[in-house]
Amino acid sequence: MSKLRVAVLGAKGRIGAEAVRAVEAADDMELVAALGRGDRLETLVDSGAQAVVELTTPASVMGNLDFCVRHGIHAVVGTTGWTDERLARLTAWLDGSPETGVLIAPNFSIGAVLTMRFAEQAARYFESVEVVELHHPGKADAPSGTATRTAQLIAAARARAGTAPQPDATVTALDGARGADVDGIPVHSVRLRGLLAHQEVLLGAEGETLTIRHDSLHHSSFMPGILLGTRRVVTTPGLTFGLEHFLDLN
Ligand SMILES: NC(=O)c1ccc[n+]([C@@H]2O[C@H](COP(=O)([O-])OP(=O)(O)OC[C@H]3O[C@@H](n4cnc5c(N)ncnc54)[C@H](O)[C@@H]3O)[C@@H](O)[C@H]2O)c1
Ligand SMILES: O=C(O)C1=N[C@H](C(=O)O)CCC1
Repeated sequence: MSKLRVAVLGAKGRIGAEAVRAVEAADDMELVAALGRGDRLETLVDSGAQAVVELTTPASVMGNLDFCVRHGIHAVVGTTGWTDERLARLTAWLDGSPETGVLIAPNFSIGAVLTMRFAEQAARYFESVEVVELHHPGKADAPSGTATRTAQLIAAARARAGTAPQPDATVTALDGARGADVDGIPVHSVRLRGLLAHQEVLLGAEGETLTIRHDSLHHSSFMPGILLGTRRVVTTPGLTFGLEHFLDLN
């Protein structure tokens, strides 16, 4: 059986370097390119890459995906910074290349995907819900892509269930004291030396609270999801948002 020809973009970064090792170690994959900032994207074509693992920066990801989709190279994307406008642009590019697949995964770790799912399930049963994400101080952005997605899923679940707005009588004396507002869900971002990637979803009702916490302790936690996404994206044309679509979760 021929091996899947895979390239990594952002290969010298924190997660990219780990992804290079994971692809090299996968029996069914061949690492054909490992590109960093300033390297020529044409190398992807020259090396015959079938799929790219995109782990760069919010400033670089759109240019990289434009190139990949135009050349019919499938992509698995962990890079953050996704807005409705960016997703619409990517969808339009994919419409022009209907056999190409792109997976965007706000988080590749199974525990984080399950955190999102559990939070979505619990959201309608509790009056209050807030998200706290905690990351290493080198992280590019806030709130994290995972926290943004978690809050969006919670808000959508509450809207579907007709849940009342959260109780909150607080008058803030300082901007930001109550976190960022993502679709009505407060999201708080901590940046702390020693951490990697962590999230708590705090839910509260009369007389009880529920805390759903996930900790990524090493970048290896993201690798099974990256490899699964890479295997699946090559046979899944169009845009897939969230690794849960490639997991048998129900
Ligand atoms: N989805 C997930 O599970 C997951 C997990 C970890 C990190 N991330 C995200 O991945 C991204 C990278 O995170 P990181 O901690 O590795 O950051 P990092 O800064 O350590 O690495 C990014 C790398 O990309 C390189 N780069 C920038 N522009 C490039 C380009 N045009 N072509 C090739 N390389 C380019 C940089 O030089 C750097 O080496 C962030 O958006 C982060 O939030 C996602
Ligand atoms: O370390 C990072 O940066 C991470 N980014 C993703 C996010 O923003 O949610 C996933 C977790 C790690």
